[in-house]
Amino acid sequence: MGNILIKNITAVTMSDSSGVIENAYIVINGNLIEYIGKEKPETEDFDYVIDGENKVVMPGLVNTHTHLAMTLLRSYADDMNLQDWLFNKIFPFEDKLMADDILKGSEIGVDEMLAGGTTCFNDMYMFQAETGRVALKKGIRAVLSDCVNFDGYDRKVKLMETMAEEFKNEDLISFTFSPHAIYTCSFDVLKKCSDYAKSNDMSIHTHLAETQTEFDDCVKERGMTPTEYMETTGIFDSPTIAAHCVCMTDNDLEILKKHNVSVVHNPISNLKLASGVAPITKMIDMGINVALGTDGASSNNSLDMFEEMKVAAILHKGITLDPTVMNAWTVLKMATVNGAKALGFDNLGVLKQGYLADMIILDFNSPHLMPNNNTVSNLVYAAKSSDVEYTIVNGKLVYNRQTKDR
Ligand SMILES: CSC[C@H]1O[C@@H](n2cnc3c(O)ncnc32)[C@H](O)[C@@H]1O
Ligand SMILES: [Zn+2]
Repeated sequence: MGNILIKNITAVTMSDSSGVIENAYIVINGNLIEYIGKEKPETEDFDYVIDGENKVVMPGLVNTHTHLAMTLLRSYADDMNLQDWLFNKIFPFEDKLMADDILKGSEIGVDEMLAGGTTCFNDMYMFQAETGRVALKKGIRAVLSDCVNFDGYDRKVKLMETMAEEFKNEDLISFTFSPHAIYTCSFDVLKKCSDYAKSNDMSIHTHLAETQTEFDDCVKERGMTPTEYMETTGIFDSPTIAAHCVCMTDNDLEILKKHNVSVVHNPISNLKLASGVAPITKMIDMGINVALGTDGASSNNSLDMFEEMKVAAILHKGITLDPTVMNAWTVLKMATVNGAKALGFDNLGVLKQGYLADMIILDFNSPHLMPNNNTVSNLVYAAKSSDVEYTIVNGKLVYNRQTKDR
């Protein structure tokens, strides 16, 4: 598909300057947005034309922390806390997974994400080349990392290097380096990961301060909080994406801010595992970049970013007893442009001329979206992932609800 015209649509651009444009036209040429605005193009000679009446277009959702192939473990272990869930159910199951399993789990995950409006995901799992191949086949943008835990450092470095070679010419695939967490990696391994990321100019993707147990154990063993300890490893000297950050002191938040760490909020996983609620409103007030993720489909139990947005928006109002926090625009930014920024993209997450053409079109002609008094509000509080009608990634139509093409 060379070029696409979207006409007469409500465009939620996520740009602070243009916000929402009614009756907008968007021209996609190749993998980029060539035009967005109110001017009607002179020609309709496009490979594909989408009539935007009763529809809304917005940037594709960025799921900034997931373990994609954990779709295989959906409904396998519920109603448990993180340590019990991870060490007694998940790790033993994962020890038996083979490359072909990851391929199947990734196919399920990518299908679920594209149908639900996610156009980019940041993954941390195993046999990631399989996930990369699925991502390419189905046309979704993927940031991959073959996660390091226990004593797997040397093997994971080799896998990452082989994978980097395989995908070196692919626009859709990029990488981070992933030490799993402070309780599965020794200080030496964390230090090696930090050195590797620095010398290879890579970002780090890790879990941090997810539970009170992790926090208390760390303070007891090392006299430091997980965030203070992570800082001593040098990890934060590389651009870092830290998932969870539930148990944070004020000093921990200062450390994240000082090192420009991006935090990924995973409210549903944190609630389901009874881990707690991350101090996201404090982080936002401090200017920390906060993105949104689902975590894996075993702790969530879905990869639905619309559900995640709504929970994020209402959870913090309930916790702080302040209805003004986490308004719809803030949450939508977390799910789009903040995720793009965390992943190092400076041309993604906003509908803007010259930016990558990753966007989704929702059908607003449904009772649960009527009346549409406020489009941004409806997207966060009322829309469902099943309202996604088209998903476009890198200028290609990769999901069409009518035909279920993907
Ligand atoms: C070795 S690949 C990544 C590793 O992370 C595990 N995982 C999934 N969800 C969580 C979570 O919420 N906290 C910590 N670790 C998690 C996954 O099962 C893989 O083993
Ligand atoms: Zn996780």
